[in-house]
Amino acid sequence: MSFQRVTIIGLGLLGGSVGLAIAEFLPGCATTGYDADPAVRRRAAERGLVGRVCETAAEAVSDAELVIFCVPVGAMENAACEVADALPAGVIVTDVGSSKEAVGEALRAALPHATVIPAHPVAGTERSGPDAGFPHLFRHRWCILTPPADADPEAVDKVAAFWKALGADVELMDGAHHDLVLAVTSHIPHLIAYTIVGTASDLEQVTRSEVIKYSAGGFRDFTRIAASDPTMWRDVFLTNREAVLEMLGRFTEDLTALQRAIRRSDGDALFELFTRTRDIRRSIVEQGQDDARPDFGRSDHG
Ligand SMILES: NC(=O)c1ccc[n+]([C@@H]2O[C@H](COP(=O)([O-])OP(=O)(O)OC[C@H]3O[C@@H](n4cnc5c(N)ncnc54)[C@H](O)[C@@H]3O)[C@@H](O)[C@H]2O)c1
Ligand SMILES: O=C(O)C(=O)C[C@]1(C(=O)O)C=C[C@@H](O)C=C1
Repeated sequence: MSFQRVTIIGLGLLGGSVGLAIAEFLPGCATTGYDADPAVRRRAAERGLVGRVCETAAEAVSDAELVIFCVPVGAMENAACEVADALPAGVIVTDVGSSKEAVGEALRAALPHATVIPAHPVAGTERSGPDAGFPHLFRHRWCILTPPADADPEAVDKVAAFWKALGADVELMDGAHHDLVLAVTSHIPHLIAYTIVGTASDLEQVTRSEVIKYSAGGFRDFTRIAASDPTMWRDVFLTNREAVLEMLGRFTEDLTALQRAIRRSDGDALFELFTRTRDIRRSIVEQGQDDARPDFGRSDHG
């Protein structure tokens, strides 16, 4: 049932982690890989992120059963066009992109004869590149599949089984719904982090050294997120524009309400909100969806 030959296009954090996870959890599966950057290809070969690093994308996919695109969402279409003439018949194509409607459309347009099952493992870190990947990235994390309504159910099952084998919990969702949910749970939090870190560094009365010196608690957490890859996040906001703007409208209203509560010294309003948000954090921790990143002190990572 599971795939024997998988090709990974893009060998950075996500592609490298998929390759290492396959080697660990699906040892019978042969992997090939390609990255547009020759330095990444070299490093991927040194780290053994895939069994064979190829010099062209076409060579990498030539006998694949599953092709996974692990490139920035704005690069999905070009990466797919590069392999369009080389894909074997019957191949299943998937991806790991953080926005799903635009990526699904781009892959289906570029590869009209392939079976495309878009996916988003909701797992990552602020790091990028071929040194960032580790095999346990997907363990106990959600992987959301957004197959089109007319998708082949057998292909959906195979892609779901693949992600489960890498340790993920799989959920199916409509692409538009995915984009709305992730706008609020992932995309806007990143936008807020980029904003607060930018605002702090722009403040004239807070010198750069003070920002660094006193960044102990909350601000330090924001700087981690704000260190995330600029290309990746530029592309996420450009491809999930409508959902982000919709959720940003709601967020702005809530922020204005908080601003009013502070101005009016409305302690009850502040206390009620902070109690509610603490409960949300506690339920996340109880469900075991807490952090699995390497630098969070857990021992179950590579
Ligand atoms: N970083 C995260 O936390 C995270 C989590 C889940 C999903 N994602 C998604 O995963 C994808 C990859 O992100 P990442 O964090 O691994 O980025 P990354 O920068 O670590 O790796 C991306 C790689 O793609 C390569 N690339 C770019 N264009 C290419 C092309 N046309 N052909 C071949 N290779 C190409 C780059 O050279 C780079 O090595 C993105 O779509 C992102 O939205 C990221
Ligand atoms: O943990 C982090 O550093 C992440 O930003 C990972 C994160 C997220 O927002 O949760 C970022 C983007 C993805 O598409 C999925 C996961």
